Parts: sequence; C-alpha cells; structure tokens
Amino acid sequence: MQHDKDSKATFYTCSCFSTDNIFLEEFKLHVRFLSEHQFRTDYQAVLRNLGCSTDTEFEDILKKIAKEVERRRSLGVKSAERAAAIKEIYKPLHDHVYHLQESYMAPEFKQMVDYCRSDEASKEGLLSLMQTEAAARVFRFPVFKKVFCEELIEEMEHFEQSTSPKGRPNTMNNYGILLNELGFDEGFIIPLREQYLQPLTSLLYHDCGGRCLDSHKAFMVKYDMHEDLDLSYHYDNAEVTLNVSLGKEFKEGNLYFGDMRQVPLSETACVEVEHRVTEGLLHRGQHMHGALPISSGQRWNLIVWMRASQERNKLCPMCNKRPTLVEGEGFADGFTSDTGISLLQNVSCDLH
Ligand SMILES: O=C(O)CCC(=O)C(=O)O
Ligand SMILES: [Fe+2]
Repeated sequence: MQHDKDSKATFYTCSCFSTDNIFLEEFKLHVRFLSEHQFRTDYQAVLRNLGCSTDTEFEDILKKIAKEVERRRSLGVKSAERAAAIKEIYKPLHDHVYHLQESYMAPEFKQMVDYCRSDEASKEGLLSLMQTEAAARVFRFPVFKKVFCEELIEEMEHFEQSTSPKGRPNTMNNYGILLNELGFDEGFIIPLREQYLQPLTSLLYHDCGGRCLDSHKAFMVKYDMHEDLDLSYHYDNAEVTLNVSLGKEFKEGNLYFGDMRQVPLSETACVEVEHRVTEGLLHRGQHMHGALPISSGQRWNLIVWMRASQERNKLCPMCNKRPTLVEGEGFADGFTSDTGISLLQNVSCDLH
C-alpha cells in the first residue's frame, strides 16, 4: 500500500535502532549492544586486536555506547523540539530554495522524468537517455542547475552560522544537516521523491521497492579539510538513495561502491565512481559504498534515503530480521504496521 501525505500513515522504527549498528569511529567498527556481558563476549577480543588494549580504553567505549544509545532513544522527541525552535527563530537567507521548482532542474533530468511518465516508457529507453551506469545499477545524471546548487549551499551555510539548534544525520556524519528539521520535506523533498524520482526508480529498481517509495530521510553531508574528510564503507538504511553533488570546489573525494550488503567483503571488488557538481548518483541503498577523502576544498552533497515500507516491513535492513515496530516521529525509519507486525513500546535495553 502506498501512503500519500494526506492519508497520514504512521511510520515506525525497528527496535534494533537502540541496540544495533552502533558505530565506533576510532575503530571503524559497527557493533551491537544488548548487555555488557554480551558486548564483552562478542567484541572484547576483536577490539583488543584493533588496538584497544587497556581496561580504561574499554570502559571509555562502554561510556560512548551508553551515550549513543541515550541519544538514539531521545532522538525523535529532540528532533521535533529542534524543528519547532527552528521554525520559531530561524530566518532563511533564500526562501525560494524550500519550494521545488522545475527551473532548478537540469534539462537532462526533466527530459528523463518526462520520458518515464510517458506511456511508452521502458527501462531500456531510460538507460539510453542516461549518461552512465557508473557501477552496477549505479546511475549518474545531472539533477540541478549550478546556480541552484550554489543557493542551496548558501542557505545551509547561513543556517550553520545561525544560533538555531542543529541535528546531525547519523553518527558517521559529524557536520551534516537534517533537512526535515529545517522544513524541507513538504515543499521540496516529498514532491522531488513522488513526482520526479519515483518515475525513474519504478523502472530502475522495481525489484527493491522503487515502485512504492513512501517515505525518506533527507540530509546534507559536508566534508572540509578541518572537519570530516571521508565517509567509511557502509550501506544506507534505505531502499534507494539519491546523492547529489552540490559543490563547492574540492579535489578528490570520489565515491566507491562494492557489492550488496549480503556479499562478503572477501568476494567484493570496489569500483571508484567520480561525482561531479550538479550530478546525482542513484543507487540501491543496500549497495555498500563509501566516500574517499577530499584533498582540498569543501564538499557538500544532498542525500535522500528513500524508503519503501512494503519492502522493509518484510525485513529490517539494519538487523536483518522482521522488524519489531516502535513508534517514532514523522517518517521515523519508514516501517508501517499494515502487515500486522507486533508492536513493541517502551523498549528497554540493559546498558549496565
Ligand atoms: O559523501 C557522500 O557522497 C556519501 C554520503 C553517503 O553515502 C551517506 O550519507 O549515506
Ligand atoms: Fe550512504
């Protein structure tokens, strides 16, 4: 079932959100934390091999995990509070960038979308209009005009410099910006997803939810010589991802793609994919990827993780199990309860 914004479907997260995929930055390791006992059994030896040699260092890791779990538990409420504060105090620099217009789009993108909306549209026809299949089922094409990319970055910089509270997209991006908190969903990201991206994804990714995308998480990522330089190898909590390079000037910082998350690393060969300003890369969310370090300048990208509840309700990509639903704010993590999945409220997790 597809939910449009008028039907106000309720979206959920999976209970694994407070236990799984906790990223330990200094060890580049994603861990699961159910209890201290389980964590010691599963990771003490692994962490020792990675250089965590003293009890104090191990205790520090436990403290970081406790902090991250607490952050995740209060995330929905804190995010809603920030959105309300931003609405109240933030004065945008460019009001118009919050409202999607066709004049912002590259002509090639509009042409592809028009083709996909037509009765004779086929995947082969669409592929012949696209510039490149940059890696397996990774497609690259112009999305926005340069001037729009510049204005969007200016808006983000203006927001960064404001006193408004800022929510970061995830533990891997320390300098990104969550776009729903700034009010981009209704006027920009929802129409972009529903009217422009879904016609493309329906043809390109019909086997992984591309026909029934019904929610998203959209954010900006930013890399700078004095901040984050790169992004570790990962997959997205999404069925299909759009990643648009907005600028500014930078050197290197290409993306690399491996295989789908189910394929062992030992059997994976990575392909480097160039990403040019104004262009988007469309890929399956669970196609493993990362961003190489920039060597100069500043790199900003718009990331839209698009979700299809019909797909994810069957299997949560983060824990690989049938999801156990926990109520969340807004689009939460894109699960819905239409398949009668059990609801778990007030999930508790043994931290000490
Ligand atoms: O920096 C990039 O281009 C990749 C960002 C990304 O993969 C993500 O945020 O999920
Ligand atoms: Fe990603």
